[in-house]
Amino acid sequence: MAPKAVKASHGQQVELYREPLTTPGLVPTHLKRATADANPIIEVIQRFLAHAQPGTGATIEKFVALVALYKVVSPVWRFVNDLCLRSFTSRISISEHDPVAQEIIQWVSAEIVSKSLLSTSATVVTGDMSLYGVPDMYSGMDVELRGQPKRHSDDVSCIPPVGKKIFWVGYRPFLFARTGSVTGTKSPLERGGVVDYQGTPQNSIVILTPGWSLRPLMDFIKHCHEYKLINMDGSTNISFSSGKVDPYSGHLWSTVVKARRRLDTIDMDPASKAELVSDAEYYYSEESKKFFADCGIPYRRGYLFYGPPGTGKTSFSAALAGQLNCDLYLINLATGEVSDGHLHRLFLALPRKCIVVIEDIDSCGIGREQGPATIEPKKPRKPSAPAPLELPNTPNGANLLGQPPAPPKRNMVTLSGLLNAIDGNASAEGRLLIMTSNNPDILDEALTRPGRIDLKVCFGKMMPNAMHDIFKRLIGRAAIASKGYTEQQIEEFALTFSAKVPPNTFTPAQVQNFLQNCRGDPIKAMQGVDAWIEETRDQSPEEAVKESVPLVPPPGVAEVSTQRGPLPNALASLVSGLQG
Ligand SMILES: Nc1ncnc2c1ncn2[C@@H]1O[C@H](COP(=O)(O)OP(=O)(O)OP(=O)(O)O)[C@@H](O)[C@H]1O
Repeated sequence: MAPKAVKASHGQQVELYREPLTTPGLVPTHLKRATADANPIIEVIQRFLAHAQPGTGATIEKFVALVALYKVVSPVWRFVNDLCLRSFTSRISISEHDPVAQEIIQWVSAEIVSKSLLSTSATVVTGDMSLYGVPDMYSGMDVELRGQPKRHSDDVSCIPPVGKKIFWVGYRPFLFARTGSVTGTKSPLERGGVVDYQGTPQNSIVILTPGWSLRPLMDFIKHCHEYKLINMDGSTNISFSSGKVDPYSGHLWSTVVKARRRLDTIDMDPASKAELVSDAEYYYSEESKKFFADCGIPYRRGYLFYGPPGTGKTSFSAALAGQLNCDLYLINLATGEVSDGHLHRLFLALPRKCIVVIEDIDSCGIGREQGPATIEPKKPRKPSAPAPLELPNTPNGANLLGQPPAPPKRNMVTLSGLLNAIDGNASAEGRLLIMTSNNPDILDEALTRPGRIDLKVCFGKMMPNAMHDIFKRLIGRAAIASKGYTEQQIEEFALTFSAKVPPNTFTPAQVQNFLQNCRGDPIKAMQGVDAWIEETRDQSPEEAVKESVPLVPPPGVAEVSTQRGPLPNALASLVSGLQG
């Protein structure tokens, strides 16, 4: 039992307690020692076996030996496990913030995590669940997903936690792994290894299945996409970018999922609404795709929505995306933080079918001058009540905290950079581009020429028929449902309201604001409307579009107005333009 001196591989003399390692009669002791000297793992296993024999060693020693064995064997097991997975499975890694990943998370959340009786862990999310693909509430309305219990705004949801989940689809097993960008799982195979374009690791998901073909994985992704279309057809993915990389996802685009804005909640001339929708639907039809391909025309389409602020340009774009079942991408150039390069990358990252909206294109400093310009601070709108966080300026220009006024921002996008991003040779095809503007006359003609802008649409102030509709929507529904009014009564109120409010004077946002404050009470609306008209008419800013010379569309570009006058047949001119 005396300790024996042995020579370690690095030349030091160490003392080892060897006696319990041997099991007499099985293998010569000197052979075992030689093997143990060469491999410490084998030595630990030998020690464990020696301690584990009945009647040898104390219980505590057996326990310590067991822990040591686990410590040694687990990396070996992981290595073997990874080797097997790598050799016999196919896998796909996706950044967690990619729309495809969100669809998979939605499916795993709904079909595996929520339904599993054996799930012992899940990440519970509440509040803004939109980042996880669960639709956020839109305009305060609760969302009902087809085939699922109605969701309420205070519901919580279970999504798969960081870690692994094994499930079956039919007869095929799948392994789903969700990994954090920093912590990650220990297994390199289940670590997504996804990095953003700056090389920073991303949260990611990995899907594995046995076999050497990617086909089952692609079928599974398709299955999740179809599931989303069927079960979550009440939602629209809205991505936005202000020029900076999203700090949460490290992506160029930040995405939220919103309940779909229905077209019938946009009050505008029904004919121009139908015309726009039909134009967009035709653009995405197979017939139109074939036409573009046959004629060698780049498959792109552009609209310019112009009109005073608050007339529904952005809202209509969102409703159109919902109608076309595609995602909406919003770019705000007015932040002064989007560079030419960034804009180009944003366009390259777009999916094939989507609507891209460049908001307030006139205010981003790209005027008729060909190049970057200093952005003049936007003309402040006259709000009906002062915004609580805005600090008024003192006569010397400093605000009430004594801070000097912010210098005007230097716009980083040049006109050529913008043109290159939207229809340069490297620019992606398939998107529907919508530019919105409060003052279209200052836009460079190069930006609005046919081919870049195919349809110009004026979003005007409210006309009586739109006033009638918005009254029924914002007051009528609630009054009938909870205050016992009849359809007939509401119709009369709506007609009176639309007759009282002067036409072409107020924007839909202004009327919406007034009616919302009446909280579904038609009497309150009727009593307050005259005072509101007087008060708001005075406050109503002289809108840039009203002052400016009406935009004359260049030849070949159709123009429609959403609120007034007979409409030119924009669709006919579009189709004839395409055909010839
Ligand atoms: N035509 C409309 N029908 C229904 N709601 C409208 C309409 N126009 C505006 N609104 C409401 O007014 C608000 C502002 O609308 P939106 O942001 O779409 O206007 P906009 O024309 O894009 O303004 P801006 O030029 O400032 O971007 C939203 O709450 C929207 O619901």
